[in-house]
Amino acid sequence: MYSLRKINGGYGGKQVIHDVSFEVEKGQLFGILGPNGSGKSTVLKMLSGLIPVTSGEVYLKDQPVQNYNTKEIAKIVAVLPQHAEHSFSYTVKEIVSLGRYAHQSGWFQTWSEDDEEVVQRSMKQTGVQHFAHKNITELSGGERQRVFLAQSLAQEPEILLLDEPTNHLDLSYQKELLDMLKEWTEKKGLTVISIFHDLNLAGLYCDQIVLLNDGKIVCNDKPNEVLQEARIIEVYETEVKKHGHPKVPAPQVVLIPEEKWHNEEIITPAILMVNEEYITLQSAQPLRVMSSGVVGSGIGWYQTFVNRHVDKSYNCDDFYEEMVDFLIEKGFEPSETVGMMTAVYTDDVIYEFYEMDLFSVLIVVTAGVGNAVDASMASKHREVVTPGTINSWIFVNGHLSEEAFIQAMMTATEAKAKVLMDLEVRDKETGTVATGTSTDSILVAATQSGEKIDFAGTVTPLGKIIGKGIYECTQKAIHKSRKRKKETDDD
Ligand SMILES: Nc1ncnc2c1ncn2[C@@H]1O[C@H](COP(=O)(O)OP(=O)(O)OP(=O)(O)O)[C@@H](O)[C@H]1O
Repeated sequence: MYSLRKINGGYGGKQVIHDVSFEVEKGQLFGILGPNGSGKSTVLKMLSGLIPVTSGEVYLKDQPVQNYNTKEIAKIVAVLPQHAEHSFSYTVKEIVSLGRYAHQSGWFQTWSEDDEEVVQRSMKQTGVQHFAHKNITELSGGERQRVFLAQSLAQEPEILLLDEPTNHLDLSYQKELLDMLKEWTEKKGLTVISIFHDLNLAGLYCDQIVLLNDGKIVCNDKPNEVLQEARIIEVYETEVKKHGHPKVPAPQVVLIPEEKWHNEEIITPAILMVNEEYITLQSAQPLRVMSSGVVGSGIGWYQTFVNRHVDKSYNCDDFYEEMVDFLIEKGFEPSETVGMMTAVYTDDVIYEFYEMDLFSVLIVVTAGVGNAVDASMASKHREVVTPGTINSWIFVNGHLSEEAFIQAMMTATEAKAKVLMDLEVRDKETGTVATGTSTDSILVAATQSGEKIDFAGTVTPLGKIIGKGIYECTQKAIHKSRKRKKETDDD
């Protein structure tokens, strides 16, 4: 659709764009990114022929852009500038109707049914039809932005050039607009070339991104490649962290504030509280957590950790909702809490604190093995979910990498399985040695202060402590709950 071949140019004698080349295919949503003043708007103006290039070529549909006159370009390309002009007092419909200019012919231009239909449709698509007869000056920034987008659509272009189209738009309109553009590129073959300041929106929606810096191309690739952490840090000269979007396979970039996370708190057994209903630990500051809790599962920041005792017969269809209600009733904030359940009596909790030079670890375990399962034989089991569970909490006073979180879970799981093996806990259904129970839960929480701990595999200092700690605590916890069971059975 568009081809830029080694273009150079700028304003007056000042060269702003240096040897920029890229190709945009039909149906692409193509992003242009770069810091302020990197030349994004200038490239966009060169694409529409608004400013000439001093050398190089801009090809539009296989023809040099200068071969087209303004009206011919307007039939193919619609431009939505960053600050759309609205100095005249027009109604919304009049402004949108101006988009039909390129489609009218002859000295006596007539307004056709087709023009009316396109204008109505464009207003509808952008949600401005309700204020069609209002004056543009009476609208908010976001509403005006949508009116000018409607004007661009009324042009029925093959290519849309957008300079920060989500500027002024609230979250839902940002999503709506970009969903709409994406759909048009995919279903109608519209080509969209858009400047973005928001790297995450570009990461979510673009098929291809060109990243500019000082008027030159730094990278022209798929979003995941362009938004590499090191590249963004270098080009934008600011600290960021790249991570995957939680729902869709798109890269996301978050800013790291200058005042970084600083947590002086040390998690020790002193803040662990046990009553008949639950075991809880409340930290003064949020901890970075990876967990499989009923509430607060996944990766996040949490301050409260609850292991709640429920009766063996506990069976609730919506255990998440039920658990949330329980937390609220007990005065805990569900959005800040990781919540687990166990049929084990809270008194039978075992915890141990391990202090090392660079870090310390608090391990808290409750272990009931009534539902013990040999994972390798799990397919032979019926699906029954009852709360007879080994719940393992690992609090690390240290700064863990993402790898270390995952390895901590692996190390803990291996150590737990070894306890069951050594104690010869059997899977009742298969008679083989169990490796866990059917509803085990785990959490690893870290203060994220102090020196970074990159790994927590079994050969690392942290892995060694987790392996030892989980083994010791789980073993004692099983002994304790078995002893109680024996006593109650004897009674
Ligand atoms: N009309 C102009 N006359 C002279 N210089 C200009 C003009 N417009 C832009 N420039 C200069 O050209 C360079 C690139 O500007 P451009 O507007 O293309 O950057 P941008 O990447 O779009 O920036 P922003 O993110 O701030 O919108 C800047 O140094 C700017 O000062």
